[in-house]
Amino acid sequence: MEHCACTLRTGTTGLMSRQPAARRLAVIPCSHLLLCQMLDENHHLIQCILDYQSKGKAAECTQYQQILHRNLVYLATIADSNQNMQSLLPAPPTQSMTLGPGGLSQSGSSQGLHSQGSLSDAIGAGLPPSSLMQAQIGNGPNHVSMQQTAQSTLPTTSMSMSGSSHGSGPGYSHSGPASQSVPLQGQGTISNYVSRANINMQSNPVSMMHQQAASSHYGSAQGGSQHYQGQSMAMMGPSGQGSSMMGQRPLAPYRPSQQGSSQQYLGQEEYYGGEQYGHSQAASEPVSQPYYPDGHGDYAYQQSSYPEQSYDRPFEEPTQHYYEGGNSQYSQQQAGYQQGTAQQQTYSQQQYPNQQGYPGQQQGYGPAQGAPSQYSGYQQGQGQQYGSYRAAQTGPAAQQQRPYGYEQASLPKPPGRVGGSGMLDLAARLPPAKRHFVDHRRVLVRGGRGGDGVTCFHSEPRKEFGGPDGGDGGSGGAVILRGRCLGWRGEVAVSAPDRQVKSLSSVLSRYQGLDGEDGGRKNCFGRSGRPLHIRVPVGTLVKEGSEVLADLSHPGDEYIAALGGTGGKGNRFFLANDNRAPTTCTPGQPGQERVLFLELKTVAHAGMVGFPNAGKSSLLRAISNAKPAVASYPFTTLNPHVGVVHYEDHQQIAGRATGLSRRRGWGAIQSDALADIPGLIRGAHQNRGLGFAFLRHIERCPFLLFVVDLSVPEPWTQVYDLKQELEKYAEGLSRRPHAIVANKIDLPQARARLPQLRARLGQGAIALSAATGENLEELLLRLKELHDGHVAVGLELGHQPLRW
Ligand SMILES: Nc1nc2c(ncn2[C@@H]2O[C@H](COP(=O)(O)OP(=O)(O)OP(=O)(O)O)[C@@H](O)[C@H]2O)c(=O)[nH]1
Ligand SMILES: [Mg+2]
Repeated sequence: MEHCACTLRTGTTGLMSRQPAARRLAVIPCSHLLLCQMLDENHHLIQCILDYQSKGKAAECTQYQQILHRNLVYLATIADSNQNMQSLLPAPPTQSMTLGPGGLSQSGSSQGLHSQGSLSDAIGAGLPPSSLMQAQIGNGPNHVSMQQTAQSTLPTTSMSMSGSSHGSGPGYSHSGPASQSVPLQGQGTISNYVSRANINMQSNPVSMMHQQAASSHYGSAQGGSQHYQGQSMAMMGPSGQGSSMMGQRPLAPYRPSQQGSSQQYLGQEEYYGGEQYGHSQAASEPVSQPYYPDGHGDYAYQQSSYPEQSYDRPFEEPTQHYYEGGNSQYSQQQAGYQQGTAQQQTYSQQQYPNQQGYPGQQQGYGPAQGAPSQYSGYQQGQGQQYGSYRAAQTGPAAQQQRPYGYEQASLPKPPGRVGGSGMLDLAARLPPAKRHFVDHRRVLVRGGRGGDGVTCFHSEPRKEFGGPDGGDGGSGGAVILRGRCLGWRGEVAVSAPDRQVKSLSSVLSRYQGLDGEDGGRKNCFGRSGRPLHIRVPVGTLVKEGSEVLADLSHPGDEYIAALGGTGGKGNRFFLANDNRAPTTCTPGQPGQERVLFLELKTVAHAGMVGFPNAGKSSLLRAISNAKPAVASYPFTTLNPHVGVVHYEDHQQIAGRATGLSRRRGWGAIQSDALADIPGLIRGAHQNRGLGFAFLRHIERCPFLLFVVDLSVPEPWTQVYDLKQELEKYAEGLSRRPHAIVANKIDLPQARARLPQLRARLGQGAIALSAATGENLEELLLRLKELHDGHVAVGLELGHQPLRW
C-alpha cells in the first residue's frame, strides 16, 4: 500500500499562505503513485486548456492555466524537498498502472509524462505558480486536525476540509492517500475558481476514491457515474453541514448514478446522515481532491482524473449543453456556492434559497434513493440532474398550479363552485306536496366553469427532458332545457302525464352547470362537467327578452340554455419548437350566463272552451284520466288541466258500453290530449272574470271543443260569446276546427233546448251528459275525426304529429 502524505503542517487556507508553509517543510514526503497522479492531472489540465483554446474560450483557458501553474509550482516544491525525486518519477510507458476504477493505463502514464514536459514549458513561460496538486496529496491521519485548525482559523478553509471529510467512508479504500484541498480556497485573486474548488470538495469523496484507490474496493466502479455523482453532491452545498444536507437529499437521484460498489453508497448514506463526518475524521482515509473551476471545468477536470475514455465522454453528451445552456437556476446556484466560499455562513445561508426547486425533486426522485442499483451510468444521472434543475426552474410556477392541477383534482369540489349539483339535490328534496300551476318562470342559467389547465413536467427516473405533460381542463357542463320525456319509443320521445309535466312549478329560478375538472399530470385532461338537464313541460317557450329562442313543443325537445366554459390549456398545449419547456397554462373559462323567460303554452290536441259551470272539468274527468276539480260554482278551475284519451282502435271504442277506453299504460296506439281551461265569460278580453290570459293554453290546440250548458236559456249565445272572445285574443282562433258539445243532456230542460241549438249552430252539435256518460262515444268519434284531420294536414306540411 502506497501512502502519499504531502503534509501541510500549518493551517492554511489559500495559496498565498500555503506556499510559504510548504517552503518551511524540510521534506515533503512523496511517492511514486502520487507523482503519477499529479502528472496525470496536469496532463488532463493541458488537455482541457487545449480543448478550450480550440473552442475559443479564453476565460476557461486562463483558469485552467492558473491551476496548472499552481500544480507545477507545487511539483517543483516537492522536487526541491526530495533529493531522490528522480527515482519517484513514473515508470517507463511499458509499465502498467491501475489507479482507481478506470485506472491509469500505460498510455495514460505516458501521456502524463508527456504532459509534464509540456508543463515545464509552461513554467518557463512565466505563468503564475499554483499549488493545485496539493489537493491531490492526501494527508489521511492528519487531515482531521487540519480541518479543525482550518475551521477555527479560516471559515473558507473549513468548508473544503469538511468536504474532504465526506469522502472517507467505511467502505472506502484506506490504502488510498487522503487528499487535501485546503490551499485552493485562499485564492483571493481567483475567487471564482476558489469557490468552485470549494464546492467540489464535497464531491471529491467519490471521485477521489476512484482516482486514488488502486485497491479492489473500486475495481468495479464506474468512474463516470461516480464522477458525476460527486459533481452533483458538489452542487448540493457544503458537505460539512451534516444537518443541512439532509434537507438536500432530494438530490439523491445523483447518487444512484454511481453503480459501483455498495460500500460507496453506504458511505454516502452515512455522509448524509452525518455519521460519516465524524468517522472520516478519525480515520486516515482517502479524502477528496476537489476543484472544478467552473461549470465546464468542473466536469472536465473531474473527468480528467479518469481514463481517457471517460474523459472525452462528457463533452459529447448533453451535459455540456446543459451547463452551457445557461440554465438560470443552475447559474444562480453556482453563484450561491461561489459566494458561500468566501464565507462559510454566507455559503450555507445562500445555498438553500437557491435550491428552492429541490423539494419538488424530492417528490419526483425520492424513490430513487432507495434503489441506486437501477442507475447504470452517470449519463442517466446527468439526465436526472438536468431534469431536476429544470424542474427547479419551473418549480414556483408548478407549485402555483398544483393547487389546481393535483390537489383540487383529487379533492371534492368546493360547494360554492358546484351549484348545479347542489340545486339538483335541493330540487330532489323538495316535498312532493301541492304544486301550484306555474306557466311563467324567470330563470338564471349559468354554464359550468371549465377546469383549469395545469403546468407540470414529466417526471421519470432516467428520463431526461421529460417535457411538459400538464393536461387541459375539462369543459364545464351545459345547462339544457328538455321537454318532459320519460322514455323513447324508437326514435319518438314518450311523455307521460304527471304532475310535473303540466307546469313550470318544478323549475327553479337559478341553475348552475357542473364545473369541469382540472387537468392533471401525464397529459390527463380533466373530465368535462356533465350537462345539467332541466325538465320542463312540453310546450315551453324559451324567450330572452321578447325574442323567442326555442319552442319545446314536442317531448324530448332540448335547448341548450347555457354553454359551459371551455377548459384551460395545460402547458403541454404550449409546447413548441422554440419553447420546449413551457410553463404557461390557462385557467378555465366561466360558463355562459343568461337570463331566460320560460312560458308554458299547454300542448294538447283539443282545447275545451266554455262558460263557467258548463261542465268542462266534468267532461274531462269522464273521458280521460285527469282529475280536475268539479264544483257547482263558477271558476272552479283556475289552471289548465290536460287529460289524455287513449284509443286502442276505433272499433273497440265504439263497441264498449261507455264508448271509452281509459288505458293507463304505454301500449296505446293513439291518444289525444284535451286541455281544460278556466271558464270564459263575456267581456273576458276586458279582464272580466279571470281574463283570457289563460287562452294561451289552447293557443296550441289544433282543434277546439266549445262546451255549453244546454240547461241554461239560449245556450247558443254562449258559443257566440266564446268565439268573440277567442277572436279578440287571437285572430282566427275561433275558426279552427272545432266541435260543439251540449252538456247536461240528462237534464230535462236541456234536452228540450237541443233542437233550437242545432237549428242555430248546426246538426253537428253533440248532445251528451258528462255526469251520466251519455253519448260520450259520439264525442270520442268526433275527437278522432278532428285528430285524424289534423294529422293529415300536418303530414302534408311536413309536421310530425304530436304523440302522447
Ligand atoms: N246534471 C248534470 N250536471 C253536470 C253535468 N256535468 C257537470 N255537471 C255539474 O255542473 C257543475 C259544474 O261542473 P264543472 O265540471 O265544474 O264545470 P266547469 O265548466 O269545469 O266549471 P269551471 O271550472 O268553473 O269553469 C258541477 O256541479 C257538476 O256536477 C252533467 O252532465 N249533468
Ligand atoms: Mg272546471
